[in-house]
Amino acid sequence: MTPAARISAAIEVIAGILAERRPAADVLTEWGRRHRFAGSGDRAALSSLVYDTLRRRASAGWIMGQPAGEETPRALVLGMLHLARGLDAEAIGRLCDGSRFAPEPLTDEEAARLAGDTLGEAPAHVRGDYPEWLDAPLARVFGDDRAEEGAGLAGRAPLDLRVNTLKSDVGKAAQQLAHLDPVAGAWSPLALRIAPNADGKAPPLTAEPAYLKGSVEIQDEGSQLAAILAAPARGAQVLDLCAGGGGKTLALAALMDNAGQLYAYDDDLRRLAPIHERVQRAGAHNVQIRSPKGRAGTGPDVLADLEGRMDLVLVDAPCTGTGTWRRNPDAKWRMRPGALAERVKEQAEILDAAARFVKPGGRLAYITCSLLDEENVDQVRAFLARHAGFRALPPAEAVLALGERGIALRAAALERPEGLLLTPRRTGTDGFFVSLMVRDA
Ligand SMILES: C[S@@+](CC[C@H](N)C(=O)[O-])C[C@H]1O[C@@H](n2cnc3c(N)ncnc32)[C@H](O)[C@@H]1O
Repeated sequence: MTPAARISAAIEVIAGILAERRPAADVLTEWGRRHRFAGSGDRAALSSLVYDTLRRRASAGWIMGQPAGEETPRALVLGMLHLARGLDAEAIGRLCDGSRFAPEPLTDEEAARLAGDTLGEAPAHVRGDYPEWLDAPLARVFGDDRAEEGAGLAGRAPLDLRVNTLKSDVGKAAQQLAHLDPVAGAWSPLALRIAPNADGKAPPLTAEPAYLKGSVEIQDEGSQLAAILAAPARGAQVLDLCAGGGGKTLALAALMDNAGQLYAYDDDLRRLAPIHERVQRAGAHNVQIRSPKGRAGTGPDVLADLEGRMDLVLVDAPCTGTGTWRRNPDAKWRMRPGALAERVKEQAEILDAAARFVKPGGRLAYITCSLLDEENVDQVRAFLARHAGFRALPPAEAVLALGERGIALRAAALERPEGLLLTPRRTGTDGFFVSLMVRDA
């Protein structure tokens, strides 16, 4: 396919996403099925055009003079080519020449809009490329910086790896993956970072021998930091209450050096399923998987014997995922206020359920990949008000788990008395909130 034909295809796919409100990945897969002639290079270039357009939806629509919510797919793609790819009106005009498979030529108005530089006057939610209804919640957290924080979330994400110290070390893993040019992470001593290629695609890491042998896992550096700050001691009794596919579980097992006992639970059996194979591959021998039995809330309590016994309970809570918008740019436009209210309710219930497992002197680590106070500091404050025996560990103490890097991390992150907030703009990671609470009594 020519570059111009790829742009036409991107306009068609964006139209499908907007019209049917379907996830971008599904619409792209369907496009691939209907266009079997397209090679892997074409598909990669197309998905990159589509995801970049979704990342910049509000700002691309704005510079093209489109009313919010009624943007045409063509305007969004043209606006993105200007804003995200740095193409000027002339270069875009050369691509849109109306020839076979190419988009129609630019109208005078489109050419004029692409020649202007009009984002300066735009409101924060447009400059930050997030839904307007989230402006007030984000202003609560970031104040006047919210547009810049949003712009950080509208960028592309790198591929982060966590070196599994149960099987390898950072030097060896970096050598095995030298052909991918990994660089050391800025904060996590276990992180290797691989930059995306020009199309924003990561290399097929899951086919690499280092991955197949369990020497490295794919895990955002922010997620690695959350596990490190939770600071599971070697030999401790730890419960990962929302273990999902086991990303944090595996990081905790390695930090514990396979000593002590790590219980992994999730109330969704299907989400927990991949953990079995991952634990094997990682050589994590101290993990005991506790699968829910029966329908949620009706089966036997498979965690009853852990009550009051845990040194650390990790709650990696279900959340709106606002911190991961770099990786899921279409999710930000599909998010609705009702979903936020639902997550907030679930989080409070899970925190209450988690408290009963923490032994006196033990800790509760609360983690979300959200940026919103409603899911983060508000949730911690409300929990502490309900549970008098718990107190928040000051972030200055929590970062000691990272050694010297902890001081710099604290300075870079957004610090609140209840915890630390990491963001793409501040720490170059996905957005993560980490709060540690200690049970005194
Ligand atoms: C953010 S995800 C966990 C990700 C995982 N810890 C990781 O690092 O890969 C949140 C998980 O919480 C689970 N969850 C939701 N409600 C729960 C509950 N009441 N008890 C336990 N797990 C729950 C969801 O099924 C989901 O897998």
